[in-house]
Amino acid sequence: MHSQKFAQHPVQLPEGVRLIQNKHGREFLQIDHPAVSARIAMEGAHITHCQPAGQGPLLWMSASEPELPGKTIRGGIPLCWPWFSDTRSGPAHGIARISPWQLTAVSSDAERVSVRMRLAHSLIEQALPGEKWKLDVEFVLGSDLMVTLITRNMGEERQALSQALHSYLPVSNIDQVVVQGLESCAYLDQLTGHLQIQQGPVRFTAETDRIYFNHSGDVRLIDANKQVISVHRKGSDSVVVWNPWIEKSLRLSHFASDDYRHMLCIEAANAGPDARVLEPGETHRLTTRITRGAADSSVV
Ligand SMILES: O=P(O)(O)OC[C@H]1O[C@@H](O)[C@H](O)[C@@H](O)[C@@H]1O
Repeated sequence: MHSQKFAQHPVQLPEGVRLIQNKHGREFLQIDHPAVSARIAMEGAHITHCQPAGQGPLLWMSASEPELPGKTIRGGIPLCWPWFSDTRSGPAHGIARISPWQLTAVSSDAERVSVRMRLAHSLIEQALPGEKWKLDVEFVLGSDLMVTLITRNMGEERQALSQALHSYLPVSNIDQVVVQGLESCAYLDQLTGHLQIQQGPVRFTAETDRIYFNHSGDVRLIDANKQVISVHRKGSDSVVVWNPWIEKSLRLSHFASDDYRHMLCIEAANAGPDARVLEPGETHRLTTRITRGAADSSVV
């Protein structure tokens, strides 16, 4: 990878932050700050790596990161917008993750780096004729990771919005993972289409694809290595929990046959019954904050 000037991102970059390009021309914002190292792909405003100083990585990333521009990235946090999954015709999970974004501001202090990016409204209108949106994303990276997707309805009609911050979290072994915080919560099982109620903590023994709804509390992933990753959300009354398990893994791009063992998606969302309708002029902010800590030994 090498640094270079990028005319389309006319922002001042603080020390420790640089734009780089791989040999195929794919652009990334590379952050090497005393508090955190991270990388964000300009296509998709897709964070692929975030490791606070002295901690393990907060995100899982496929070892076979696609090098060519235009290929979706498996891992990190794909931005699903303005629809989740295949709830509208067009690309799965919407247009944001496959569109080129612009940097609009980057700043840092001793403890964190903040990055703001925008998806140009002309690109949105071209992809979604008749729709008028303003879309920004903000990353705050330090001892934890906070991502906020900010959507404004710029049109004169109400516009439907469903979305997710599709966070791939690393786990040492999916067989031994426990997810807490969703006990007694209702969910839509996307594999069967049925509504269910969560009994106890979530454990994984098969493909899992669920939208938990009417829920805004924290969700805790407790790993067998006694590490905890917590997902805190704002502007989100639904959370997607996804692991493709064995058979579906074989059909996924950039996913090795045993990768399902080492990742779990816990996604701050506005999906399923939590899909929104934005009034003209209304702004909606969807936030996830991902933190890492040690488990109290009684919970593992
Ligand atoms: O392979 P993609 O398009 O990145 O999607 C991965 C998964 O994303 C999850 O959020 C969905 O709930 C799953 O249904 C989907 O399979």
